[in-house]
Amino acid sequence: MVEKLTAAERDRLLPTLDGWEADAERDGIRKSYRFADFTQAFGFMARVALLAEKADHHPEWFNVYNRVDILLTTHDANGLSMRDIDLAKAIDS
Ligand SMILES: C[C@H](O)[C@H](O)[C@H]1CNC2=NC(N)=NC(=O)C2=N1
Repeated sequence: MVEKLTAAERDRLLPTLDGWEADAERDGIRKSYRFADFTQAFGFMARVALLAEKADHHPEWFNVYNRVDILLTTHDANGLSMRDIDLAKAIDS
């Protein structure tokens, strides 16, 4: 069973992420990306989709044209877990 991160774990882990912000309402982390055009944005989404499938952990996201907004939260834990941290780092690697 995946567990929500403790406050201490969040304090330690969130600063290691690049540009991800805590979302208190959903108890997750979110980040917005902007690309040169839709093709670049969709290529990014395709890469993230493969990472998500490999991790069996999937984003909640919104795309319009060159913008992709991602929210990561763990449904099985009803909040932020290590799976979200790991996927965020994989997306930005
Ligand atoms: C059975 C369960 O749906 C799977 O283990 C995965 C699928 N992808 C998932 N993605 C996210 N964001 N949270 C989950 O709890 C989750 N669970």
